[in-house]
Amino acid sequence: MTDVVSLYVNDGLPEEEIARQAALYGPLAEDIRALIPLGISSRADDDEIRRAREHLAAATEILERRRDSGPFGTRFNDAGHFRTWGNAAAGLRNAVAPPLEVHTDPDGRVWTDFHLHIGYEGPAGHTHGGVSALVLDQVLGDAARVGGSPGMTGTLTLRYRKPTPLGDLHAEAKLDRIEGRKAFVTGHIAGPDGICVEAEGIFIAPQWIADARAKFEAQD
Ligand SMILES: CCCCCCCC(=O)SCCNC(=O)CCNC(=O)[C@H](O)C(C)(C)COP(=O)(O)OP(=O)(O)OC[C@H]1O[C@@H](n2cnc3c(N)ncnc32)[C@H](O)[C@@H]1OP(=O)(O)O
Repeated sequence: MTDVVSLYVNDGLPEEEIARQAALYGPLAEDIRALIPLGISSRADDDEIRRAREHLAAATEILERRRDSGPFGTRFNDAGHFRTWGNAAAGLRNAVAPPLEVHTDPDGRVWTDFHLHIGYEGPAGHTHGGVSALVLDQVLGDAARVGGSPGMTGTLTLRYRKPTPLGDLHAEAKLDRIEGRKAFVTGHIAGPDGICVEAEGIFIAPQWIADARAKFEAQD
């Protein structure tokens, strides 16, 4: 089993270097993301597809030359700037992520306006139910963290009230209460015609989070 704690790494990067890497690798992820809908919708002919694949193979060859092994994990610096750039929902370097940019209001509500392209399709023309779960898992988890009780998803309960369109969507969540190591959070996804999916989540802080926190605070 992957050692979760070992994937929390203080790599000590200065803020300028983090900004440089974000400006370098973020646009790469955007380019790769833009290819996904094209893989579904392009009507290029045989020769064009062959040429496009040659270019993609050349890019792959360049990108493979120097690479990290394994997942990105959670990296941070002495200033407490955390990066989860491989995250499937919000990772700056992850082309699979929509990506979600999650904001926090002073009252603890977290929200994101995001866009799902045609690569997130489930029922014809609509969002895949698992993708809605991905989005809500992230947003509810962020609400638990912002509320002071970060944790792993223990239970995520969804009610799909009506089909979720693709395109521009909104999600939000708020911490309801904390009971011991458990944070209870509610939220939803809304489209142009209102709420499509409602969610309730229980996020549980495992012992390794408490240990990692103590280790991080001891480094201050
Ligand atoms: C740090 C931020 C990470 C961000 C992640 C983003 C969101 C994610 O995608 S997380 C990935 C999906 N989730 C997972 O993989 C979690 C897998 N499960 C686990 O790791 C563990 O079962 C975990 C951490 C949830 C609970 O384990 P553990 O701490 O040993 O729980 P345990 O001591 O048995 O129980 C603690 C309390 O939680 C309750 N509980 C345990 N499991 C669950 C559950 N699945 N649902 C609801 N309640 C639960 C128990 O009843 C107990 O309650 P009480 O204190 O009232 O008696």
